Amino acid sequence: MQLGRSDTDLLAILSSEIAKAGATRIGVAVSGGGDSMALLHLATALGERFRIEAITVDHGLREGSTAEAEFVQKVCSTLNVPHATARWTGWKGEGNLQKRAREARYSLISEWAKRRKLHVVLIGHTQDDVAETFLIRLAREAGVDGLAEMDARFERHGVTFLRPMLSASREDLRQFLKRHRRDWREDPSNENEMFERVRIRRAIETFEGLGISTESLARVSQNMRDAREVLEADARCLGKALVTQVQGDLLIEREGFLFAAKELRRRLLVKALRWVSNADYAPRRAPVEELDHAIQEGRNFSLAGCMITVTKTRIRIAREYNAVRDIVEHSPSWDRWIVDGPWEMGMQVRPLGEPALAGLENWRESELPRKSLMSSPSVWKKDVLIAAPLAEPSSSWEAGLKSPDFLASL
Ligand SMILES: Nc1ncnc2c1ncn2[C@@H]1O[C@H](COP(=O)(O)OP(=O)(O)OP(=O)(O)O)[C@@H](O)[C@H]1O
Repeated sequence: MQLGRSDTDLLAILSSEIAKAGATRIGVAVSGGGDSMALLHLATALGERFRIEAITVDHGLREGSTAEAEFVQKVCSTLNVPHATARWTGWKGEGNLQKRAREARYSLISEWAKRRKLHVVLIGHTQDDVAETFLIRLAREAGVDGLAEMDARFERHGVTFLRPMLSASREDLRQFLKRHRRDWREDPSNENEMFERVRIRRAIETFEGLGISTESLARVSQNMRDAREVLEADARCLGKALVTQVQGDLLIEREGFLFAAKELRRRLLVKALRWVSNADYAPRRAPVEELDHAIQEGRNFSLAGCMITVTKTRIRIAREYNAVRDIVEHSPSWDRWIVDGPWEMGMQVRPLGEPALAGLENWRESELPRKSLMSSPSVWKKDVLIAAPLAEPSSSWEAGLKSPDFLASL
């Protein structure tokens, strides 16, 4: 492939993003659409120092998806790029189809990347995707974080994904393919106005007269990313200054908390709630704001599987008994804990609960209050309590947190 001037620009963008990641074994996620096909061809032009492999996920959800995967495979074989097709068969007809398909796609791509020992996986999002996502988030009344999507680099399932083409437009990539007479497959859903993204794409074209363009929306999104960086750094500092960890509970010094700015308080609460409940996702904004209100007024609150107890001087965030009462595991890993001791077949880990706690002699010597101990792990054999490591330390059983240090996790 003979590269021209604007090709060199595109290649320079790609090279610089890959250099930042220091990667040489590179995976490309290729749907067969214009963006990812252009990315594939550009990646193969990077030079011999780089080993390129490609994957296509066949979701099997619409007619033609298998033909698209075969198309990508054929192109890859002419480029001498090893290609894999991963099939998704997990759709059970429940929940949000697009969300499930995306999650499955990342999971299949990550498994492949680990198996093939790839350093990074490239995906083909462009400036247009940034602008569309910005408007979609605007319609959802997002805050700084929502408007700051998309990151040029992120980790998923232990794999690094790069979006190297965020500063190029969809049209730049289509033109690149046309110049080199390279083919791609147009996804028919890109024209289907049932999808919000398609309606937003059409709307952006009508904004030009107002001075709002793909480029300007993408720039505002970058401003939001810069703002997010500062807010995150400040929230980390606030956490380090105000939070003490006692086993699995977090104590926040209340006076300092009340003096902090509203957005920093919200960020600190989200971090604390996610750590205590071991959650992948942040709770929604409105209930966190209600919690903030409760803290100002000195009221206790319950949110996201956590119990928040407020006194004059401090805020305790602990796991809520009701959120774990039905969790029974037949292995040492329970909720956010791992128990360690002479494990035998037939043993179970459950929350300690009220009656068992009342039967213990020395629980008052623990540094944790009764309610926190109720939701702590305990080991049982049939109905016999073997160990309650947090409520009654023993020499043979311990309980360690899966994410042991809150301050280090900030
Ligand atoms: N089925 C798939 N198999 C492999 N990679 C995919 C698949 N679907 C999406 N991707 C990757 O994720 C990127 C973004 O996907 P998204 O669905 O947002 O856009 P798209 O319309 O599929 O992009 P494209 O124009 O490349 O088709 C794609 O550019 C591609 O790198």
